[in-house]
Amino acid sequence: MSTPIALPFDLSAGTVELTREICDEASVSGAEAHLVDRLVATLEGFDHLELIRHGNTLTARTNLGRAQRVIIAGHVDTVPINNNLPIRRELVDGIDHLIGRGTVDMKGGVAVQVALAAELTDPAVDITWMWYDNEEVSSDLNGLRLLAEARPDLFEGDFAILGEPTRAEIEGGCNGTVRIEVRTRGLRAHSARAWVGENAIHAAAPILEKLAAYQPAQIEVEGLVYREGLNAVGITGGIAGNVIPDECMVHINYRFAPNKSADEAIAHLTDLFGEWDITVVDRAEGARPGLDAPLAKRFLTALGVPALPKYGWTDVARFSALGIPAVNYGPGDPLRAHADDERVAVAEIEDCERGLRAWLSTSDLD
Ligand SMILES: N[C@@H](CCC[C@H](NC(=O)CCC(=O)O)C(=O)O)C(=O)O
Repeated sequence: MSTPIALPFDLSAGTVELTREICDEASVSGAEAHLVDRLVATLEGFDHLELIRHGNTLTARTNLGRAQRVIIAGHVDTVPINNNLPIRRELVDGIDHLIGRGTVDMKGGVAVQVALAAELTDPAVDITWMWYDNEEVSSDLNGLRLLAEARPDLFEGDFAILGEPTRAEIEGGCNGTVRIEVRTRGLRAHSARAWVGENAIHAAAPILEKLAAYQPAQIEVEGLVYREGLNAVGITGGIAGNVIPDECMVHINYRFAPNKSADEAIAHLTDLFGEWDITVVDRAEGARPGLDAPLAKRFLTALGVPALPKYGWTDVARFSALGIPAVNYGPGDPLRAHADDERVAVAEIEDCERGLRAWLSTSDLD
């Protein structure tokens, strides 16, 4: 089978149309290659950008010898499509929106970044733009993580901005995330003679009861209040319609505030579910807001927007761990991320484009 030709995106139609085009190029986690091919085709003619591709992660950087360097990053993958492509542009409650997969998380942010990467030939700081794959899945696949391991030199920077959805406000830090599988065991038997078996699915009832009764904490860290969450995100079990099941697995996701480490989060899960068999399947540290870092302060002041906590996990945590202060700033309401009707207000795309353009061009950064 021949590889489809990678056509460049049309930068002349403006960032809103660019968002639509990037969303319509489906790129569910693990299937981002063609979109990244198209990003390369879009930006390869721009002499002010050095392009470096590592797998399906693309870096485009200026090398102008500026005193400071800002890293601006966004992931290009989405959660699975559910009859929500192609994108529609419609008024919702009288407000102009793009509706469909990726509009919020986070191709609106990527479109703003790609448009500005092409446009800003003479920014006040050097800029390293990064677009990466596999953010929505297990952290060992995360493209930014793989790039940081292979090319740590590309992560030299004084400040980082992640284009994750924030309604064009700023969200500081992020909650951490741990996923565990909790297993109950039983004994297989014929379901007509259940009394000689042990039903592992019934044995999972106390796990579900604990989850349903759990009261997640709200924890203040450096002035921002992070809401935690503990939820079943999957359950499996069952052999056949006439067999008592001997195993049931409840897949649990714990979102924990950035005052704790992933080890402390796992210890909390062990306190709750330690009587069963637990396997940790994914872990990612959170990040404290760090909004008192000099460039973070200047960014907040320049934009004049509120600072809120980020409840999802984002790669600000990776930048923070590398000692680079980082914030989330992008179009789209995070409450709509991953929803089937995810939708971004066109005005938020335009606000982020204006906000970033102005800040990256300001003499305040010289
Ligand atoms: N390895 C993690 C990756 C999950 C990343 C994902 N991030 C977002 O949805 C950010 C959007 C937002 O909250 O603004 C997440 O938090 O699920 C994992 O698999 O859990």
